[in-house]
Amino acid sequence: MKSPRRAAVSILRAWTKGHAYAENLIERHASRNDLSSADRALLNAIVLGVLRNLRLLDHWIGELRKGKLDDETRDILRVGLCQLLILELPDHAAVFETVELGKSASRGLINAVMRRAAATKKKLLDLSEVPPAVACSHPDWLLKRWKKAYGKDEAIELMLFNNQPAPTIARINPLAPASADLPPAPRSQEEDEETTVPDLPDGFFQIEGPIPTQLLASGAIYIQDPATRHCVDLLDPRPGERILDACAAPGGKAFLIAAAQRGGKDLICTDSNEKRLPRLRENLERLHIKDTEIDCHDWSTPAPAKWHASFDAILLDVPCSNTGVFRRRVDVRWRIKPSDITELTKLQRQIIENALPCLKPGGRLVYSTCSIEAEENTGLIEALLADHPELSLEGTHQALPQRDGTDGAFAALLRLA
Ligand SMILES: C[S@@+](CC[C@H](N)C(=O)[O-])C[C@H]1O[C@@H](n2cnc3c(N)ncnc32)[C@H](O)[C@@H]1O
Repeated sequence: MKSPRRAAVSILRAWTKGHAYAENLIERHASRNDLSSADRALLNAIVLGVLRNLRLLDHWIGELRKGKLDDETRDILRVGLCQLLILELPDHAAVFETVELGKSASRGLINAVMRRAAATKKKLLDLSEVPPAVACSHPDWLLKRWKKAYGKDEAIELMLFNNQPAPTIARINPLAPASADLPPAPRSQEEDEETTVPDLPDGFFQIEGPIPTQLLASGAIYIQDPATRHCVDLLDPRPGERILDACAAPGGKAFLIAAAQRGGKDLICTDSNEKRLPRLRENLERLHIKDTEIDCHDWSTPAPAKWHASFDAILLDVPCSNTGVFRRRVDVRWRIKPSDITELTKLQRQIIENALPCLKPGGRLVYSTCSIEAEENTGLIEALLADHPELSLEGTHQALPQRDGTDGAFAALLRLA
């Protein structure tokens, strides 16, 4: 069995080589190494802590040691400094365990850097002279963009928010048989003041402590951030309406639509990624959503004729830059580039153009993203409206992490004449 610290280094090595998303790597390594729940929690805290604080950790490494480092030693030091300075684990454990991770040739160097870090902790943790994008570990281009959009103070608040561990929030499934364990006791006013999640809407609750696997497995609950509901609230699906959820996998919003329709028989879910369809199907079945049609379709291509003018309402929860969910998808900030946003807006527009013919006259379309970039949201909708006089904008909702304390999300409700 591998130690969680050693597994953390292996994950970072694989992540740097671009093999997979951090969350998937953590899951894979934790299962492969048969980690206990405490070790799994430590592994999670270290890997996510390193990825959230990557730039700051490298800044500290630069302060503590001049000169080049091989990639593995750098990853070991990132893991060590994360334990010492971010997770605030006891000095002796952080130093000793980190030295153990190195090959014999690099142990002397790791030991020296870790001891120096422990001895100068207070100075290292004083970030008053460190530029905000380094102190908050975000790429410069993103900070520049957010300063322009939200002002400097909010941009910094947003970066700080992105570095906080996200609470786990679940939605109770109204389609599941009543469970003796649900609903959880409503929170009192005083308790609400203590939670990190402001004003949870009806039907949502925060999971504190271990994940209630039984409730998840029986479909009594589904884990999702409250911001996911805004687009479905705008869509306002009614029982009996024929509804398309075009980019549906893994099914979080399909669940909300089916819950509003009191069943899934009038819902059609599609996704272009065939590999994501089994998980979508499993999720819907577990959530007691029956008879929903699931198809593979790429909406960057024209819709099949059978779907033309056939939906009362369409949800387009399009692929996006994910800039509203950085606290959950901790490595995305290091992967996306400004040009990705431009490319994504082209795809988003194509998806809308190909879905529009599928609306019945008078039908509704909700476009939604988990991005907080105007180009993918209001900018795209304005351009669309300029080219489509037959569409009218009936409402929008923008959730901003730094203002709303939830994931960032955008939704716009359009109606066809
Ligand atoms: C934001 S996720 C959807 C999340 C989902 N609505 C939910 O609530 O669980 C975007 C989805 O769009 C799919 N997708 C990407 N490009 C697409 C395209 N051209 N046509 C259809 N689906 C696409 C992706 O495979 C991904 O599953």
